[in-house]
Amino acid sequence: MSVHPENPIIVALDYADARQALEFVEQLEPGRCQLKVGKELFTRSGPSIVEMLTKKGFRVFLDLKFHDIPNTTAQAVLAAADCGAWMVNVHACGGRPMMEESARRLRDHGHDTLLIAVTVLTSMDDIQLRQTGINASPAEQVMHLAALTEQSGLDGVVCSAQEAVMLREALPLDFKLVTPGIRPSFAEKGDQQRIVTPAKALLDGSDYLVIGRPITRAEDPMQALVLIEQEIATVRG
Ligand SMILES: O=C(O)c1cc(=O)[nH]c(=O)n1[C@@H]1O[C@H](COP(=O)(O)O)[C@@H](O)[C@H]1O
Repeated sequence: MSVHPENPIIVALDYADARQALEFVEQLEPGRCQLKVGKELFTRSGPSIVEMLTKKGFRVFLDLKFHDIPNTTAQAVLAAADCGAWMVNVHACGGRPMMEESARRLRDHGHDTLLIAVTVLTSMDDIQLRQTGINASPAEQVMHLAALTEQSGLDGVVCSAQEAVMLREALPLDFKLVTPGIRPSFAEKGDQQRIVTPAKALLDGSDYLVIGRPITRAEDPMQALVLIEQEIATVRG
């Protein structure tokens, strides 16, 4: 089922090892979604998992959320792009020089890999943010970091879809909004705080929906994906 020429779903392959991840991927076609390889799977299986998924025709978001001094981060971003990742990310709170240097390094090496920055993690609420010494609300902090990300020349941000309307109004249309914390009505909230349904996230301006446990931990993951595709089709036509 193809829901859109540019399918918005990114399935988070938060599996413990490559075997489990590949078992799941065997049931998919690249036209249905992008795949996200995160810290656990990457740390256990290494860059070969990105290469394997890319060879199968999937676009891979390598979600390692780099946050370090500019040179170290830029080299890590370059290494991620060299693995064949379609999208990679850094933490926006690493600062403007770190983001600018990472974007420049990709350009200088001829990569068209999308580089995006995490603003405020979707698992955080006002209280958790204050505990880290930031007195702004999550929405204010997301706005601030998204503007910094755009000024640094990156392609977009990771944020909650709760912030999508605000960011869409303030930032260029081609600035990508990648939104985790997606929870269809049938799924549990888990450790996520700033959650939104798939349909609302798209209506509010998200470009990509990152969805993990509502699919991967469902009793029938393929059925969960179909339900999400059907919900998306109602707003995308
Ligand atoms: O960068 C991310 O992908 C990310 C950023 C963020 O703020 N929140 C967030 O949940 N994520 C990732 O998105 C996925 C969400 O998974 P579920 O909560 O299981 O749907 C996980 O793999 C997280 O690592």
